[in-house]
Amino acid sequence: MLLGAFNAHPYYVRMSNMNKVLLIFLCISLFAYYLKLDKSPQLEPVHIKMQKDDNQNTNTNKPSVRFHDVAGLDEVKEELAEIIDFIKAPHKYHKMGAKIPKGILFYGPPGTGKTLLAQALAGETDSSFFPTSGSEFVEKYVGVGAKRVRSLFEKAKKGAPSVIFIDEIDAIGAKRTTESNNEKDQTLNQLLIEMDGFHSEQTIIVVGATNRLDLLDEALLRPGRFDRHMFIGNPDLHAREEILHVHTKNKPIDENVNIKELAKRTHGMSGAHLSNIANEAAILAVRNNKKSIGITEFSEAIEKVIAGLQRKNAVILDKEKQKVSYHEAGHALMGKILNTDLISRVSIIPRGEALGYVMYCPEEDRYLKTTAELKNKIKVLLGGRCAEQLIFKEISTGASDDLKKANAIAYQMVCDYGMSNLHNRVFEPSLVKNCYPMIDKEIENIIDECYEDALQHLTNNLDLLSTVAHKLYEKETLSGEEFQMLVQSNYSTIT
Ligand SMILES: Nc1ncnc2c1ncn2[C@@H]1O[C@H](COP(=O)(O)OP(=O)(O)OP(=O)(O)O)[C@@H](O)[C@H]1O
Ligand SMILES: [Zn+2]
Repeated sequence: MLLGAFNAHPYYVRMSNMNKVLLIFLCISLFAYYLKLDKSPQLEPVHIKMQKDDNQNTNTNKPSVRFHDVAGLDEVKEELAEIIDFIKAPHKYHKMGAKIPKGILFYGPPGTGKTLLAQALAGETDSSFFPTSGSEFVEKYVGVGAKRVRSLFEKAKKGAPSVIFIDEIDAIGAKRTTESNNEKDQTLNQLLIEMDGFHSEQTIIVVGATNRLDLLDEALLRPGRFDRHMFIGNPDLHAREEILHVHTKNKPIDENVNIKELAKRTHGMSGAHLSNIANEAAILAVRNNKKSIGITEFSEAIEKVIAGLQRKNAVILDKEKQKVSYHEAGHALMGKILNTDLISRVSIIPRGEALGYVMYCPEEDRYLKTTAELKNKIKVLLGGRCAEQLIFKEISTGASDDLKKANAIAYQMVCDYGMSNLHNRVFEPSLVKNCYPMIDKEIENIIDECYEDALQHLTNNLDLLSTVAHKLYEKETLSGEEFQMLVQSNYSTIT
């Protein structure tokens, strides 16, 4: 066409060959300049990367993993059952005008089965599974991450019903700061736009996973986005047994191998550690020219993992396990004796920084508390240390967080609520410094009084304390009901 135009115009006809060459060169340069404007050199890698991404995600799979492959985590599976029903029969909910949840957040320590659960969610609902990681979206070039998010959602819409899994979601969803990172902010914004954008008729569930829920931006956690949060913790004794069963199912195991015993010896380990132990033991059996995996191989594999954990200071020694059992039993029993909040779970499975925990049923909203109620709260908090002192005749660092909380309540009683011997006086922060010795004395009085009282209660119920602690040591987790039953059967002795 270009040549045709040349021939038709008399001016061009009269051009010398040299000029023609120059003109063609000029046209090529202009065309190249136009291309450069369209795609700035900075964005060139985007094109290449996106193509790579497209290829990566074309083999969208429908996982064969099912819930029975995920051992333990019964409460989480129960919660997910509702979501499964949403995905399988969305019309039922649409008819009622109910919206299908869009985002679920799994949080907890590494290797506890978050990815596996997301796969099982897709498997159970015959959904397409799009696994990705937050770090895959983090790029130097502005706009790249956002473009990838867009493309991911487009594919998920095409393959719906879909489960998108974003591991390490904190890599893009961490709290935004004043020193904003343009690329990260744009990526997060795009994710929020996509989540707000798809209708509930398009069944797409986005599952995010993180080890640190506290790092995430509030915007991500708002209703309609990642509004369902599920804690995926390390397995307790029973769950460890189940996980070991799952991972030894297809392996030839010696008859004398007792899985329950192995579960007892792997306190504090994650599902990933247990799967690793089963695999290591199998490899050792091959190396030892055995026909089946014996206790020697399992023991060696456990030692290996423990050695690794010891290096990271993450292994809990048996003596510590005993102490934590008494400590948590102390809290729980004080709660029961003083009839404070209802206990829903007592556990010696480490969670975050804590080596054990007592969980209470959600309190009803109450805005007024009496002096006695606040003191009871302090006594429950001090119950852990009291139990340690009573049984082991020494105290440990395990009560640090309890002490902080107990002191904070006592401080408020003195400075904010006028609940001390200083009567109805309150102390503004600016006054606290001047009156500190006086305030400190009052805090000391409250804490000492509560400590003595808690110690007395636990001394009076020493047998019950031991019963609860032993049960906790043995089972590692007691449900609220189990705890109540245990106390009930010894209730006549409670004082
Ligand atoms: N509850 C479980 N039941 C069976 N196997 C489990 C369980 N938890 C973990 N595993 C095993 O550990 C492996 C790693 O688990 P997974 O990748 O799901 O952990 P994760 O919580 O996603 O970890 P990370 O936070 O490090 O991404 C799984 O492939 C599985 O073999
Ligand atoms: Zn405690």
